[in-house]
Amino acid sequence: MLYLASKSPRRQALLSQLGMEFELVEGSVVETPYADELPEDYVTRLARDKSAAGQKNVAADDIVIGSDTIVVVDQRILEKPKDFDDLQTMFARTSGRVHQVLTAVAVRQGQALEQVLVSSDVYFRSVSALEVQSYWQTGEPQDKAGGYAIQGIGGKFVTRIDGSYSAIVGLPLYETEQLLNRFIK
Ligand SMILES: Cc1cn([C@H]2C[C@H](O)[C@@H](COP(=O)(O)OP(=O)(O)OP(=O)(O)O)O2)c(=O)[nH]c1=O
Repeated sequence: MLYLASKSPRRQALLSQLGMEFELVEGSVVETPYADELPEDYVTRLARDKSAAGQKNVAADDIVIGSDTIVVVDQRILEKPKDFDDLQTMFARTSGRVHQVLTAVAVRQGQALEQVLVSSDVYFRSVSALEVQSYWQTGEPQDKAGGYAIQGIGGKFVTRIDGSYSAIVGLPLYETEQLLNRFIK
């Protein structure tokens, strides 16, 4: 059986797009970077940890997917905004500039582990303080890395992407199918 260790409705919808049957499993982890941990190391560690946490709740031969998404700008990791001030600080960094969205996927079955990291460049137009305020009030930024959703209202800030749209939303479809093909024969 295939399991997705995620509470994200976006990841569930994306995995459904691959046409595979799966179930959800609890796989929560503490999301805090170590001191001096590189963003790419952090995001892949969290994906690995989520799949490992999920593995504890399934049978030994089940396949478990874990995934994590972060936004990186100026070497800083932007996760979900804690409050409105935090969102303002994030947009001060991303408005009118390019940032990276990193999504890691880890797949485990027993002792086997395969993982992939996808990096995409996302370009933002300038976003005014007033727009950040009304965007916060929509409720959309609260549970999104970097405080925006490209697939939602936040899409209007995006002038261009270089990379994987599905990875930005939370699960890279092409890379995830490739990973799963190594397990599902
Ligand atoms: C940049 C961006 C992020 N996001 C989402 C993807 C992720 O769900 C979320 C980042 O949080 P994550 O910590 O990666 O995941 P999560 O807490 O939502 O879910 P899980 O249970 O799997 O840990 O931000 C968008 O939906 N759209 C976007 O444009």
